[in-house]
Amino acid sequence: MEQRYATSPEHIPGMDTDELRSRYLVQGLFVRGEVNVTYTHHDRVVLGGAAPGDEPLPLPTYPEIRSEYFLEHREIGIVNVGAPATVTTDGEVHEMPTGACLYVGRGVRDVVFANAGDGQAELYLFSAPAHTAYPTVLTLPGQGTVRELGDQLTSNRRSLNQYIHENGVKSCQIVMGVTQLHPGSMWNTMPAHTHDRRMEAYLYFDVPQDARVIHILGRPDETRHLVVADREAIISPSWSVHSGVGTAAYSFVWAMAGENQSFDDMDGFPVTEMR
Ligand SMILES: O=C(O)C(=O)C[C@H](O)C(=O)CO
Ligand SMILES: [Zn+2]
Repeated sequence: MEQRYATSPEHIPGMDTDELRSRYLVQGLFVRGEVNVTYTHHDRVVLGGAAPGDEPLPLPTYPEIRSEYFLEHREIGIVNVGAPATVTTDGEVHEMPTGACLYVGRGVRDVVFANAGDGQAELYLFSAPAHTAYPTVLTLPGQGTVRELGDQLTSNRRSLNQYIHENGVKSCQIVMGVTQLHPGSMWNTMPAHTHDRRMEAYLYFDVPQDARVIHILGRPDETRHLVVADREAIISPSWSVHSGVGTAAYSFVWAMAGENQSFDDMDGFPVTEMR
């Protein structure tokens, strides 16, 4: 498990491209036959990917979390961005087509990932500390709460699907969903915002191989950018904006944890005030 310690806005002006990438960009999540996770000390979130091979792939525990099994003190949200999968939780099999989201609560001992067919499943993982156990719930693509956002005229028309949230699947901390850009729209989360009460992570996917997303981070008046490829994730501290523009349409899994689960608790910034 890779450890990434927390940073503050004062660190941003002194960072060059390599340091920005090493602190906020997470690459190589999906390696066949492996679970790869990163521990960010921003709200103690663990994020990563599981890409089962020919054999079922268990979610291991790690010395860094001092737990007998991964979910002893944690909860996890899982979104399948690859081919159909199964996720088995304490012997119960959940069929996960592409785009499905599974919430697994604290206290589940065994989580096992497998391919459901010939294709390569790619399960994005986002885990936070949990104080109690909520039931494991599968949400199929299209079954979440959908919000239509933006406008084709400003190149930011997108469908935001809320899966784990205060009016949907219950969790201790995690708020999670998927946003899909409509064809011809390139901008996500514009106008941009921060939420000092929660960190957030994005996993960009369905980014064409010859395209990139220019992801904007930092305080709104002192921004920097990361050039992000398909199936790469970004860590957005609570004080940072998180917005991006693609060179083609794309989708992303967003997930948050922290002080509250109120999706609309955001501090928006007009683009005219950003620097
Ligand atoms: O398209 C969007 O806008 C988003 O998906 C925004 C994220 O969900 C977010 O930043 C929530 O705080
Ligand atoms: Zn946000």
